[in-house]
Amino acid sequence: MSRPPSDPRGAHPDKRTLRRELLAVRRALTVDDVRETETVLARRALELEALASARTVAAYVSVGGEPGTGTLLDALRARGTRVLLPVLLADNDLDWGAYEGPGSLARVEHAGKMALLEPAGPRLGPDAVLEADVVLLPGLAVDARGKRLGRGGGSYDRVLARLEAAGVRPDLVVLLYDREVLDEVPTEEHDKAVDAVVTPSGARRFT
Ligand SMILES: Nc1nc2c(c(=O)[nH]1)N(C=O)[C@@H](CNc1ccc(C(=O)N[C@@H](CCC(=O)O)C(=O)O)cc1)CN2
Ligand SMILES: Nc1ncnc2c1ncn2[C@@H]1O[C@H](COP(=O)(O)OP(=O)(O)OP(=O)(O)O)[C@@H](O)[C@H]1O
Repeated sequence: MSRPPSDPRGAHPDKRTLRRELLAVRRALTVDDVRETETVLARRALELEALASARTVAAYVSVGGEPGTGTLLDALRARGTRVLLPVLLADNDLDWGAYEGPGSLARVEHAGKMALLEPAGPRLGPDAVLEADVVLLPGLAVDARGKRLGRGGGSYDRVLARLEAAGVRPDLVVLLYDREVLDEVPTEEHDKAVDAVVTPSGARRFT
Protein backbone atom coordinates (compact mmCIF):
# COMPACT_ATOMS: atom_id res chain seq x y z
CA MET A 1 0.00 0.00 0.00
CA SER A 2 1.36 3.40 -0.91
CA ARG A 3 0.64 6.70 0.70
CA PRO A 4 1.50 10.18 -0.53
CA PRO A 5 4.69 11.51 1.12
CA SER A 6 2.83 14.64 2.18
CA ASP A 7 0.25 12.66 4.19
CA PRO A 8 -0.38 14.98 7.15
CA ARG A 9 -0.25 13.60 10.64
CA GLY A 10 -3.01 11.17 11.52
CA ALA A 11 -4.60 11.58 8.10
CA HIS A 12 -5.28 7.88 7.41
CA PRO A 13 -9.03 8.10 6.59
CA ASP A 14 -10.21 5.00 8.51
CA LYS A 15 -8.18 6.02 11.54
CA ARG A 16 -9.60 9.54 11.43
CA THR A 17 -13.19 8.35 11.38
CA LEU A 18 -12.67 5.93 14.25
CA ARG A 19 -10.78 8.54 16.29
CA ARG A 20 -13.59 11.02 15.87
CA GLU A 21 -16.17 8.50 17.09
CA LEU A 22 -14.13 7.40 20.08
CA LEU A 23 -13.31 10.98 21.09
CA ALA A 24 -17.01 11.91 20.94
CA VAL A 25 -17.82 9.16 23.44
CA ARG A 26 -15.04 10.33 25.76
CA ARG A 27 -16.21 13.94 25.52
CA ALA A 28 -19.62 12.89 26.86
CA LEU A 29 -18.07 11.56 30.11
CA THR A 30 -18.56 13.51 33.32
CA VAL A 31 -15.79 14.40 35.78
CA ASP A 32 -17.28 11.78 38.12
CA ASP A 33 -17.07 9.07 35.41
CA VAL A 34 -13.39 9.84 34.90
CA ARG A 35 -12.63 9.96 38.64
CA GLU A 36 -14.37 6.63 39.23
CA THR A 37 -12.36 5.01 36.45
CA GLU A 38 -9.14 6.42 37.87
CA THR A 39 -9.46 4.47 41.14
CA VAL A 40 -10.36 1.15 39.52
CA LEU A 41 -7.77 1.54 36.77
CA ALA A 42 -4.99 2.10 39.33
CA ARG A 43 -5.98 -1.06 41.20
CA ARG A 44 -6.10 -3.11 38.01
CA ALA A 45 -2.79 -1.81 36.73
CA LEU A 46 -1.05 -2.44 40.06
CA GLU A 47 -2.07 -6.11 39.72
CA LEU A 48 0.27 -6.39 36.74
CA GLU A 49 3.37 -8.34 37.63
CA ALA A 50 5.49 -6.24 35.30
CA LEU A 51 4.54 -3.05 37.19
CA ALA A 52 5.27 -4.62 40.56
CA SER A 53 8.83 -5.42 39.61
CA ALA A 54 9.55 -2.30 37.50
CA ARG A 55 12.21 0.11 38.72
CA THR A 56 11.33 2.74 36.11
CA VAL A 57 7.92 3.27 34.50
CA ALA A 58 7.27 5.69 31.64
CA ALA A 59 3.71 6.98 32.07
CA TYR A 60 1.64 10.08 31.24
CA VAL A 61 -0.77 12.42 33.02
CA SER A 62 -4.32 11.89 31.81
CA VAL A 63 -6.38 14.94 30.83
CA GLY A 64 -10.02 15.47 29.87
CA GLY A 65 -11.91 12.26 29.16
CA GLU A 66 -8.85 9.99 29.19
CA PRO A 67 -9.08 7.18 31.75
CA GLY A 68 -7.51 8.74 34.86
CA THR A 69 -3.85 7.96 35.64
CA GLY A 70 -3.27 10.28 38.65
CA THR A 71 -3.96 7.67 41.35
CA LEU A 72 -1.70 5.19 39.60
CA LEU A 73 1.15 7.71 39.26
CA ASP A 74 1.00 8.52 42.97
CA ALA A 75 0.81 4.85 43.96
CA LEU A 76 3.87 4.02 41.86
CA ARG A 77 5.82 6.94 43.25
CA ALA A 78 4.78 6.04 46.83
CA ARG A 79 6.23 2.56 46.44
CA GLY A 80 9.53 3.95 45.18
CA THR A 81 9.11 3.35 41.45
CA ARG A 82 10.79 5.99 39.29
CA VAL A 83 8.08 7.50 37.06
CA LEU A 84 8.92 9.33 33.83
CA LEU A 85 6.42 11.63 32.13
CA PRO A 86 6.41 12.91 28.53
CA VAL A 87 7.08 16.45 27.39
CA LEU A 88 5.71 17.07 23.91
CA LEU A 89 8.29 18.57 21.52
CA ALA A 90 7.57 20.79 18.51
CA ASP A 91 8.01 17.89 16.05
CA ASN A 92 5.67 15.63 18.11
CA ASP A 93 8.59 13.61 19.48
CA LEU A 94 8.66 13.19 23.27
CA ASP A 95 11.21 14.36 25.84
CA TRP A 96 10.90 13.06 29.43
CA GLY A 97 10.99 14.35 32.99
CA ALA A 98 10.66 12.69 36.40
CA TYR A 99 7.32 12.72 38.25
CA GLU A 100 7.88 14.36 41.66
CA GLY A 101 4.25 14.60 42.77
CA PRO A 102 1.17 16.60 41.66
CA GLY A 103 2.89 19.90 42.51
CA SER A 104 5.67 19.17 40.03
CA LEU A 105 3.38 19.37 36.99
CA ALA A 106 2.85 22.36 34.73
CA ARG A 107 -0.15 22.95 32.48
CA VAL A 108 1.14 23.44 28.96
CA GLU A 109 -0.80 24.58 25.89
CA HIS A 110 0.46 23.14 22.61
CA ALA A 111 -1.01 24.75 19.49
CA GLY A 112 -4.07 22.89 18.23
CA LYS A 113 -4.00 20.30 21.01
CA MET A 114 -5.68 19.83 24.35
CA ALA A 115 -3.76 21.34 27.28
CA LEU A 116 -1.37 18.79 28.81
CA LEU A 117 0.12 18.40 32.28
CA GLU A 118 3.86 17.97 31.89
CA PRO A 119 6.77 17.64 34.35
CA ALA A 120 8.16 21.09 35.17
CA GLY A 121 11.61 19.85 36.28
CA PRO A 122 14.74 19.00 34.28
CA ARG A 123 14.40 17.42 30.83
CA LEU A 124 16.11 14.06 30.57
CA GLY A 125 16.12 13.79 26.77
CA PRO A 126 14.10 11.59 24.37
CA ASP A 127 16.34 8.59 25.08
CA ALA A 128 15.36 8.54 28.78
CA VAL A 129 12.43 6.29 27.82
CA LEU A 130 14.99 3.56 27.03
CA GLU A 131 15.46 3.17 30.81
CA ALA A 132 11.82 2.17 31.36
CA ASP A 133 10.92 -1.39 32.38
CA VAL A 134 7.27 -0.64 31.58
CA VAL A 135 5.79 1.97 29.22
CA LEU A 136 2.18 2.99 29.89
CA LEU A 137 0.73 4.39 26.67
CA PRO A 138 -2.28 6.59 26.04
CA GLY A 139 -4.56 5.59 23.21
CA LEU A 140 -8.08 5.62 21.87
CA ALA A 141 -8.44 1.90 21.10
CA VAL A 142 -6.59 -1.39 20.83
CA ASP A 143 -7.48 -4.54 18.91
CA ALA A 144 -7.14 -8.28 19.44
CA ARG A 145 -3.60 -8.21 17.99
CA GLY A 146 -2.52 -5.47 20.36
CA LYS A 147 -2.48 -2.83 17.61
CA ARG A 148 -3.12 0.59 19.18
CA LEU A 149 -4.92 3.60 17.76
CA GLY A 150 -3.48 6.84 19.15
CA ARG A 151 -4.48 10.48 18.74
CA GLY A 152 -2.58 10.70 15.49
CA GLY A 153 0.47 12.68 16.52
CA GLY A 154 2.73 9.69 16.01
CA SER A 155 4.56 10.47 19.28
CA TYR A 156 4.27 6.95 20.64
CA ASP A 157 4.96 5.42 17.23
CA ARG A 158 8.27 7.21 17.52
CA VAL A 159 8.83 6.00 21.07
CA LEU A 160 8.19 2.41 19.98
CA ALA A 161 10.53 2.81 17.00
CA ARG A 162 13.20 4.24 19.31
CA LEU A 163 12.87 1.31 21.73
CA GLU A 164 13.10 -1.17 18.88
CA ALA A 165 16.15 0.54 17.36
CA ALA A 166 17.89 0.40 20.75
CA GLY A 167 16.99 -3.27 21.17
CA VAL A 168 15.23 -2.77 24.49
CA ARG A 169 11.91 -4.51 25.21
CA PRO A 170 9.98 -2.88 28.07
CA ASP A 171 6.47 -4.14 28.70
CA LEU A 172 4.10 -1.95 26.63
CA VAL A 173 0.73 -1.37 28.31
CA VAL A 174 -2.10 0.80 26.98
CA LEU A 175 -4.73 2.21 29.38
CA LEU A 176 -8.31 2.33 28.04
CA TYR A 177 -12.02 2.05 28.80
CA ASP A 178 -13.55 -1.40 28.22
CA ARG A 179 -15.54 -0.32 25.17
CA GLU A 180 -12.30 0.78 23.46
CA VAL A 181 -10.98 -2.78 23.19
CA LEU A 182 -12.09 -3.62 19.63
CA ASP A 183 -11.81 -6.62 17.31
CA GLU A 184 -9.75 -4.71 14.80
CA VAL A 185 -8.41 -1.17 14.37
CA PRO A 186 -7.08 0.22 11.06
CA THR A 187 -3.29 0.05 10.91
CA GLU A 188 -0.40 1.27 8.80
CA GLU A 189 3.01 -0.32 8.33
CA HIS A 190 4.67 1.71 11.09
CA ASP A 191 2.15 0.62 13.75
CA LYS A 192 3.63 -1.72 16.33
CA ALA A 193 1.70 -3.92 18.76
CA VAL A 194 1.59 -3.40 22.52
CA ASP A 195 1.86 -6.25 25.03
CA ALA A 196 -1.18 -5.61 27.21
CA VAL A 197 -4.21 -3.43 27.87
CA VAL A 198 -5.56 -2.39 31.27
CA THR A 199 -9.21 -1.34 31.54
CA PRO A 200 -11.49 -0.99 34.59
CA SER A 201 -12.48 -4.65 34.18
CA GLY A 202 -8.91 -5.92 34.29
CA ALA A 203 -5.68 -6.52 32.42
CA ARG A 204 -5.38 -8.55 29.25
CA ARG A 205 -2.17 -9.62 27.54
CA PHE A 206 -1.81 -10.03 23.77
CA THR A 207 0.10 -12.97 22.42
N1 LIG B 1 -2.43 12.76 28.57
C1 LIG B 1 -1.74 12.59 27.46
N2 LIG B 1 -0.49 13.03 27.38
C2 LIG B 1 0.21 12.86 26.22
C3 LIG B 1 -0.37 12.25 25.09
C4 LIG B 1 -1.72 11.79 25.21
O1 LIG B 1 -2.32 11.21 24.30
N3 LIG B 1 -2.34 11.98 26.40
N4 LIG B 1 0.38 12.11 23.94
C5 LIG B 1 0.11 11.17 22.92
O2 LIG B 1 0.76 11.12 21.92
C6 LIG B 1 1.54 12.98 23.76
C7 LIG B 1 1.05 14.33 23.31
N5 LIG B 1 0.43 14.27 22.04
C8 LIG B 1 -0.82 14.77 21.74
C9 LIG B 1 -1.32 14.64 20.47
C10 LIG B 1 -2.56 15.16 20.15
C11 LIG B 1 -3.31 15.82 21.11
C12 LIG B 1 -4.66 16.38 20.82
O3 LIG B 1 -5.20 17.16 21.55
N6 LIG B 1 -5.27 16.00 19.74
C13 LIG B 1 -6.61 16.45 19.43
C14 LIG B 1 -6.87 16.40 17.97
C15 LIG B 1 -6.00 17.35 17.26
C16 LIG B 1 -6.12 17.26 15.78
O4 LIG B 1 -6.99 16.54 15.28
O5 LIG B 1 -5.32 17.91 15.13
C17 LIG B 1 -7.59 15.55 20.15
O6 LIG B 1 -7.21 14.39 20.41
O7 LIG B 1 -8.67 16.03 20.43
C18 LIG B 1 -2.81 15.92 22.38
C19 LIG B 1 -1.57 15.41 22.70
C20 LIG B 1 2.30 13.06 25.04
N7 LIG B 1 1.46 13.35 26.16
N1 LIG C 1 8.94 6.33 13.73
C1 LIG C 1 8.34 7.41 13.27
N2 LIG C 1 9.03 8.55 13.11
C2 LIG C 1 8.44 9.67 12.63
N3 LIG C 1 7.14 9.75 12.30
C3 LIG C 1 6.39 8.65 12.44
C4 LIG C 1 6.95 7.42 12.96
N4 LIG C 1 5.94 6.50 13.00
C5 LIG C 1 4.85 7.12 12.55
N5 LIG C 1 5.09 8.40 12.21
C6 LIG C 1 4.11 9.37 11.67
O1 LIG C 1 3.21 9.80 12.67
C7 LIG C 1 1.94 10.11 12.10
C8 LIG C 1 0.79 9.58 12.94
O2 LIG C 1 0.81 8.18 12.97
P1 LIG C 1 -0.46 7.39 13.57
O3 LIG C 1 -1.71 7.85 12.89
O4 LIG C 1 -0.14 5.93 13.56
O5 LIG C 1 -0.47 7.94 15.08
P2 LIG C 1 -0.98 7.25 16.39
O6 LIG C 1 -0.22 5.99 16.65
O7 LIG C 1 -2.43 7.13 16.33
O8 LIG C 1 -0.56 8.37 17.46
P3 LIG C 1 0.40 8.33 18.74
O9 LIG C 1 1.59 7.49 18.40
O10 LIG C 1 0.74 9.77 18.96
O11 LIG C 1 -0.40 7.78 19.84
C9 LIG C 1 1.95 9.52 10.70
O12 LIG C 1 1.98 10.59 9.79
C10 LIG C 1 3.22 8.71 10.64
O13 LIG C 1 3.80 8.74 9.36
